[in-house]
Amino acid sequence: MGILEKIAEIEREIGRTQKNKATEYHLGLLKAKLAKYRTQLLEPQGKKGEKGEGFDVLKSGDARVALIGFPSVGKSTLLSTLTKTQSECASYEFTTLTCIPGVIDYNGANIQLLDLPGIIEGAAQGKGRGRQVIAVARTADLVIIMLDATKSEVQRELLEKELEAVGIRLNKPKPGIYYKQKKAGGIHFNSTCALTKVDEKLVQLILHEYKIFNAEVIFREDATADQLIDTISDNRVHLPCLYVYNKIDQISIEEVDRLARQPNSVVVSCNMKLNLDYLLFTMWEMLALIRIYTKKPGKHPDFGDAIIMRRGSTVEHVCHSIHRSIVAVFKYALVWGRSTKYSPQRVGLAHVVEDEDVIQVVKK
Ligand SMILES: Nc1nc2c(ncn2[C@@H]2O[C@H](COP(=O)(O)OP(=O)(O)OP(=O)(O)O)[C@@H](O)[C@H]2O)c(=O)[nH]1
Ligand SMILES: [K+]
Ligand SMILES: [Mg+2]
Repeated sequence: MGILEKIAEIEREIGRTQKNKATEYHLGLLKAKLAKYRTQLLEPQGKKGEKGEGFDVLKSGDARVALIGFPSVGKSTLLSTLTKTQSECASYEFTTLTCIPGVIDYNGANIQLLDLPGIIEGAAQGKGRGRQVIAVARTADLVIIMLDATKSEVQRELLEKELEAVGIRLNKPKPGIYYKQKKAGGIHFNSTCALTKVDEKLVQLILHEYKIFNAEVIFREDATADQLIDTISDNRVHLPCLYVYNKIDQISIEEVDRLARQPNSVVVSCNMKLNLDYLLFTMWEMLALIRIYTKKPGKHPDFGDAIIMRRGSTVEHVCHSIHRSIVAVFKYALVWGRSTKYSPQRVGLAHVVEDEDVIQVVKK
């Protein structure tokens, strides 16, 4: 039996047991056992336990958002407020021990929101359930760093450092470096702009350090050595990150105003349901999702059922998500909306669609 099952069993037994003088001892023992198992779960695990019990949640819906934060900042309260799923919320730390998925229904999209255990300093080294939490964060399309508005700003830096340490880059574009490993031919280095932070020698040294002796490298921006290392390391992920300051019901209006003005930040109160609409709107924007409506000839567009796509998607992408056989019989499409000059406009497969476009596919 896994630790999680043991915990669940003890919790059930505690629930079943009447509280009175006669059961005092029994209950005390159960609680001690519970605490022991919870501590075990939070202890660093060896290579074997890396995956982590209770973290293997299937990806589903149109996008995935992971909630990262210190214990008791209100992650579970947010999940329980925005989705139909109830995740246990309490004033003690490490209430949540596994990954709890919920679904946000917004603009016709299903956004998977993942509630996770709180992480602490040293998470990257495996403190608490840090490793497992971070592994889940890597699979997300958007990371929400949730912060307690009543606590110091240091929390934010600590969390950023933990994620940075395991190769997660937040709100940073991928470096403009082309890199391709080759079988032979040595190192070919080139740049399309003046370089002030590295030179060919340093690039060679770094590549050799990584035991790379044959490769093509082109700097398209005045990048740093760190950015080169990011490019050649395969464990780097670049993710958008939204900072959510919770519990604003506890701080002054001046402080709320200051926090709200920071980049990529939203202030909320989960308990008082303040500003949650704006949080959803910002989430949607940062996920870069768009809605496309389809239309049959001579019929009204089907506004009840949007196709959810990423910003930058083309008519070809839209066709694929309608049905994979469509592209083969595609003649042209008629598009109404923001992406076209005229409404409707005849477009080809490469046309880039925009939010709320209506599309009618004309077949051969
Ligand atoms: N004042 C205030 N308290 C809040 C708010 N949101 C959550 N809380 C309280 O903060 C405490 C922790 O909430 P949780 O949702 O359990 O926090 P968590 O981040 O999931 O905690 P762990 O699972 O232990 O990491 C609870 O006592 C909540 O009632 C809020 O907007 N304002
Ligand atoms: K808690
Ligand atoms: Mg929780």
